[in-house]
Amino acid sequence: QRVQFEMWDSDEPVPRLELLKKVKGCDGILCVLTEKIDAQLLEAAGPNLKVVSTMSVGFDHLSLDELKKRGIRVGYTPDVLTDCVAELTVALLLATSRRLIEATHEAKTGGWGTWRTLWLCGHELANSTVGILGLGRIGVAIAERLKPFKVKKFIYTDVAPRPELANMIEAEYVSFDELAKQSDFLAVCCALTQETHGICNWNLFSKMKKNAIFINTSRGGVVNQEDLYEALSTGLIAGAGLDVTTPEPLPTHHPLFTLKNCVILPHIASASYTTRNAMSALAANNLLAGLRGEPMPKELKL
Ligand SMILES: O=C(O)[C@H](O)CO
Repeated sequence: QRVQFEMWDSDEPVPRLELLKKVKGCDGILCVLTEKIDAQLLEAAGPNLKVVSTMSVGFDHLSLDELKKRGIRVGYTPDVLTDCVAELTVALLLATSRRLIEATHEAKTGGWGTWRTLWLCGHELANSTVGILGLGRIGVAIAERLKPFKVKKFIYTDVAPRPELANMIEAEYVSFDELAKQSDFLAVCCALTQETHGICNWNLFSKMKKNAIFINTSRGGVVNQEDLYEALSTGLIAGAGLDVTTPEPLPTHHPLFTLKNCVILPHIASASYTTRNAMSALAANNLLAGLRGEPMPKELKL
């Protein structure tokens, strides 16, 4: 069975109005996370639409209720990006805790004087407690990579204990408050949902240690950025590394960019050639299987 397709051949997102026109009558849509797949778009596509395949593990850009209501199947790309995202999370964590961006800046711009005892000191992983907010495949992969740095203890919280995953990394289930209180490093790995929206706010930051490093490679929406700014600029916590923000791109005049103790990356956690190739192949295969009415390699159960 042949499939006719039209491709948006640009790195820029499809302008919304153009997308709304182009989806009319389509049987399937392959999208990335910049496309909002909501009621308006589904209406514009019309009744032929059977499958939406997103080239991402996150699915907060999809209105799942609307898709379910219309019986539209959804494909996504978990697993193939886990190693890549975990690797970047570790890189971001170390860049933040060991102040690498500040350090290269100082070296390049004349701030490098004589060797000084406390200059550019950071916080080390050895003997630390690492907390994971939302334990899934990616959280486990991060912990596996951090373990050789001699982390003392892994703790996590989630809506309920996840013993199978937790056992893989000997992580202890704790309450949200305990996660805040005990973590020297806190990695956010949860999906963005109604429940997790803004969950990293003053309530969390005010309970964290002064030496704590906060890392987010999930979605910007889980963080209240005003509260994070306050926490970072008043020394309530030591630093933050963010691969995701609200909005994206984060405007260059955003206050978070003024902080030395905040490292901001432009949503690149899955950006390796190998992983992006694997994600696109999986997204294409999900789409084709969905169109043929066959089981998808990775289908999101609605
Ligand atoms: O959801 C995802 O897949 C990431 O944010 C981009 O790879």
